[in-house]
Amino acid sequence: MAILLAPMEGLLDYALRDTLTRVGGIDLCVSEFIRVTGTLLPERVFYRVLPELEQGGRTAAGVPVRAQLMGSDPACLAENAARLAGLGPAGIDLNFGCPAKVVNRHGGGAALLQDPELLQRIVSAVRRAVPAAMPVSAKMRLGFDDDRRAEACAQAIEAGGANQLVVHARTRAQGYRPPAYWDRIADICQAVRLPVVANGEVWSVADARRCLRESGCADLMLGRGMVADPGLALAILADQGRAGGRPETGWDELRPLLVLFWQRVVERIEPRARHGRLKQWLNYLRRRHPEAEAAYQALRTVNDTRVLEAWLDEQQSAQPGPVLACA
Ligand SMILES: Cc1cc2nc3c(=O)[nH]c(=O)nc-3n(C[C@H](O)[C@H](O)[C@H](O)COP(=O)(O)O)c2cc1C
Repeated sequence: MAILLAPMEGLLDYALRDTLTRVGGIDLCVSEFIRVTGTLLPERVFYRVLPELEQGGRTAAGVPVRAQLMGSDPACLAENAARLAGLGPAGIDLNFGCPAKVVNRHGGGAALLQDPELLQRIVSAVRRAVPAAMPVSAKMRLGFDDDRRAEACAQAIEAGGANQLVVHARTRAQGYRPPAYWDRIADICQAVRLPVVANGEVWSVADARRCLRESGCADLMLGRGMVADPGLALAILADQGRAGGRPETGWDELRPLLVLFWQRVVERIEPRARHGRLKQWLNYLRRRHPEAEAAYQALRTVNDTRVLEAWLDEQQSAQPGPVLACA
């Protein structure tokens, strides 16, 4: 069984990939999308989204990172994929699922699911543009307004020569509203031969069990569930008999992770955006950890880096005590 870490633009960036992959259980990451709109992007854009390109296309923990491109023009995507491939990512992934209106209006992301023929042309152009040994994968939703073309889209992606397909088990119209329709992934698996990875709404070991059973997939991609509980991948592997047992990640384990995350943020992210990055992660952690809830509320009201740093110092010294006492 393989577990992939989902691409999450504006949330699961270099800093969080570095942090979460150190915990373990993740086999492969996919980067945030890189938008391709009619120009050949300079290399610095690729390095900005994937600083891992400077370290052999892997996170510090050694987990490979695939680069995701999003666009709708086959020739332009192919040209960018060729340049990107030269920098050594662990493959090229194509985004066929973004629900953002501005992206869809320009024919990108999930809008492409209305045109399986174009999907095939995109995958095939990108496949031809990158070395044969480099995997080309795709990530799709079940459809745009409805899921009637889900199988046709998957077949088009396969015909284009993709090596792997991740399916987020909802249409664009269904947004992020639960449930996810894992049984529709099983239908897709029946229609294609390429490896299919199930994605969507896996927050716990019990969800993972059901998702694997209903989708019939061997592999999972985890997004928000892993951000909310960095130990989730290891817990799923343990439940599937692939690793030793493991309780849910406790706050004591999260403290050093938060400190490490902040170090990565400071290294890579401009000062005015740093505060927001930590707040976003805490927004997911607070679902399970009252300590994160207290910190999140304090950071929401006090937009002051000194407060943030004092809180992180407190976490680093790991003395049990009031969270954000200085706020
Ligand atoms: C904030 C956010 C950003 C996302 N950015 C991307 C992206 O850049 N590329 C992509 O293919 N999917 C993106 N997604 C979709 C996720 O990769 C994933 O398919 C979705 O969250 C469902 O999985 P989950 O329930 O495990 O989170 C994003 C989702 C969220 C919530």
